Amino acid sequence: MKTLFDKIWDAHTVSTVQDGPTQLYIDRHFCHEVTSPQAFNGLRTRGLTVLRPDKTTLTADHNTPTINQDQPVKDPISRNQLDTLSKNAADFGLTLYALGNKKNGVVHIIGPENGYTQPGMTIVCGDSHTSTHGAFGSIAFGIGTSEVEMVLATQCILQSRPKTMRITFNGKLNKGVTAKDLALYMIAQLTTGGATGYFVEYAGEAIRNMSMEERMTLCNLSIEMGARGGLIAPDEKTFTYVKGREFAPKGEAWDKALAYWKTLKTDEGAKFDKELVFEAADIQPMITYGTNPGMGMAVNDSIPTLDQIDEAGRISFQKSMDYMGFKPGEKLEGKSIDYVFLGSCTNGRIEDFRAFTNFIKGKKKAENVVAWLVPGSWMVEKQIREEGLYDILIEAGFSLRQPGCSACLAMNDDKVPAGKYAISTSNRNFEGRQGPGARTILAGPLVAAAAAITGKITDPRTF
Ligand SMILES: CC(C)[C@H](C(=O)O)[C@@H](O)C(=O)O
Ligand code: SF4
Repeated sequence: MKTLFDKIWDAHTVSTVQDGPTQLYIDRHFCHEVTSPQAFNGLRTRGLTVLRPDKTTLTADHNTPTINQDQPVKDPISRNQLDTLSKNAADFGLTLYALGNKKNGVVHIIGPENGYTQPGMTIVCGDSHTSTHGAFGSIAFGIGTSEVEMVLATQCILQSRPKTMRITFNGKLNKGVTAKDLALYMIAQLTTGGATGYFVEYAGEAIRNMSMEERMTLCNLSIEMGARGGLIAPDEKTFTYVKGREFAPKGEAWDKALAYWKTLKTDEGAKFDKELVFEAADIQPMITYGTNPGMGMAVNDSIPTLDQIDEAGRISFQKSMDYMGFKPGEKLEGKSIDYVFLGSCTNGRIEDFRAFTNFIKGKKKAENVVAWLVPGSWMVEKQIREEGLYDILIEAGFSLRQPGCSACLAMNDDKVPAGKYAISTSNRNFEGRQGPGARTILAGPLVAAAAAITGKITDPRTF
């Protein structure tokens, strides 16, 4: 009896060092411009090549501007990183979706949408949110730059085997509650360190009911509670999503793959190192009030008071409150905000744009709000136009930017000014994450849409 995680891990084990790490074969390696330059330089220094160029895919995303992408990148640091990525792709013979390419976009968005991401795979990238790909029933995790070099050279990685955890969500989600709310609720319950050392399998009715996009949002956020990664057993929805995509198996190869993918589930009675169970009905639309993703609450709730916080944590809690300009015990609903960011590998997929657009349809953007709507990829951008969402957004006073990580980590020009409040659909609300002094309130696409219309923190169910 094995868990899904164990099945995939064991199928990719090349060798195991006694009482030490596993040498794991990697099916797909994604690279972006931030964490790959030193790895390629390492190969050069050692006179090595990339062992499996066909298993390695590069994209430019973190430093890319979200306007005028057809013009030279102005910022010299960003330009240099992007040029270096192009040079590395050319020197080592690798596929790169560079700025301007129709398949360009955030690495965790373009992988699935092009069919690179498939059930049963091992997938790595020098990026913590690689956990996103676990939504397809794969073992996907972020690695460091020295490990990027190891995978480029050998297509294998040395990893110690994580412990396994299953988190089950019983029942159905309430109306107006999204996968992002479920994830923020879970992280608030577990705290940012609650799943450290574990690989999490998500299960239960609420998960089975989720679309692939929603599953990606959830798996994406696994890392924010410390987990090594998260995964969901593949089902008909997974197979339907993958089928026909450019790099998905075709013909006989598809039939063979499908037969294998159907075996990818946790056997009944298989043991996890830890099991947690939540009721989907307990989850409300969520926001964060502090400076880590674990500081979350229902949008109409109040911030904890100081005496509700462990004594050891009070100083950092107060520091977080000071940074955010909030008071312990305060209610945030109705507070003015300045920016709305819809995008990132958490909520920059077509369904997020559908949800946002559906909500704002026929309404007007609040004048005091700057809204950055940033599709996760050019493919998402194209779909936004083809489905007519673009026209609805424009009609309501919004505009659409060009794809990239954008304000998620503000490595480009999309920086929220110091002291301003941003309702952000991204995944991290750390101090300075969206620009020096910027104040981030994490939320799902519906809470973001409601705030974009009222200019205030708003419960989307009150419309
Ligand atoms: C730049 C990269 C190393 C980083 C990550 O690994 O997560 C980034 O994508 C982020 O979201 O902070
Ligand atoms: S969108 Fe944000 S979280 Fe995702 S890879 Fe880019 S910077 Fe990291």
